[in-house]
Amino acid sequence: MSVNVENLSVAYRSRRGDVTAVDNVSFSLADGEIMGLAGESGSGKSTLGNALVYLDPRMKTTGGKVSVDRRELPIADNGAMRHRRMTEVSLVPQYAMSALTPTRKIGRMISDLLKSHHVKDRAAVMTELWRRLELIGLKEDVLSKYSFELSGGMRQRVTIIMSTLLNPSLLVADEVTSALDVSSQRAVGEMLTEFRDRGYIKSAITITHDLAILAQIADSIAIMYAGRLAERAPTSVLVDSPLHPYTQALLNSLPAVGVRHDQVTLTGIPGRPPSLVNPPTGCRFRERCPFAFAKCTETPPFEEIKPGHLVACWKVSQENADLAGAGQGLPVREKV
Ligand SMILES: Nc1ncnc2c1ncn2[C@@H]1O[C@H](COP(=O)(O)OP(=O)(O)OP(=O)(O)O)[C@@H](O)[C@H]1O
Repeated sequence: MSVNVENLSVAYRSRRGDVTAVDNVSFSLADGEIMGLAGESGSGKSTLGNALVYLDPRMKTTGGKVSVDRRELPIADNGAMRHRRMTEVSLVPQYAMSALTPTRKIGRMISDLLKSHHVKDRAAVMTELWRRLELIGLKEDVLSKYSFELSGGMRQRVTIIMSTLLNPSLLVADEVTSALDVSSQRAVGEMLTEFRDRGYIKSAITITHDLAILAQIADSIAIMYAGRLAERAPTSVLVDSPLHPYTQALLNSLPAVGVRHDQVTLTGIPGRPPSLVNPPTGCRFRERCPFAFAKCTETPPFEEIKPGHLVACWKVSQENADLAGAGQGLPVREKV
């Protein structure tokens, strides 16, 4: 197991009080696993991804622990985390490609990065860098260019190269395919799977709104809603047979490839997610859920319904228990 996140909660300090953007989230990633993290805007995806690598001063952890390769990460201690970034955990933040310093050449930025991480054998890392540039179809002369001289797709690939140069166990890639054209999106997606296959990264969390991209590159998908995980399953299971009413609604709101829309009507999700300052008790989707019933005023457990398929929904738990009682369905296993 390369990554284990246990009951993690993260809040922002705000004048209106703490905003708990990540609430008691648990999951693990196997070696070699790419997990997609999807959900509506404001559901806490970036906060969760950032918290695993870099907790900015507005954020604080209010519970839980994270370990990578069975070693606990001191995520609340930025000083201690400095030594773990790039080698154990690395982040390509949202808008990273637009944040590359415009007055420094790419090669210079990489050299500064290696210096700041006190890399001893810089020559070996540079040789590896050239190999990786070639692998993803970039020429070495990219190092003597400024970021504004590169296309969006090239810049994004450069940010991923930089973030993975010291072979982190976990890469968090936040919206790395947004704002790219379709062929650049494919190139970036393929780069992530190639880097995983070659062992440059052991596992990755890819944050995006784009479930179509995740269907191509992710081994599993987790759906986040109002700071909590609603569902997690292997990619094909989540896309073909989602169980949580929110995941079903999310998928129904997206166009499917090859479907004519005079045959199928896309449906939006009525209502809005709750405020995270004073969230309602119980299931946070209940106000918008067509299946909500009395039990939904209690918080549903995030439980494993089938192997590798976890759902936080009372209706699903109840149906599953009924099926198991009737000798049908799969046995419910221990929570992972
Ligand atoms: N600095 C902040 N202060 C207070 N609340 C914040 C701050 N930053 C984010 N939040 C709140 O935390 C919640 C989660 O935000 P986050 O950016 O993690 O969501 P997201 O799912 O990544 O959204 P998006 O897809 O739009 O990037 C939101 O409700 C947001 O309003």
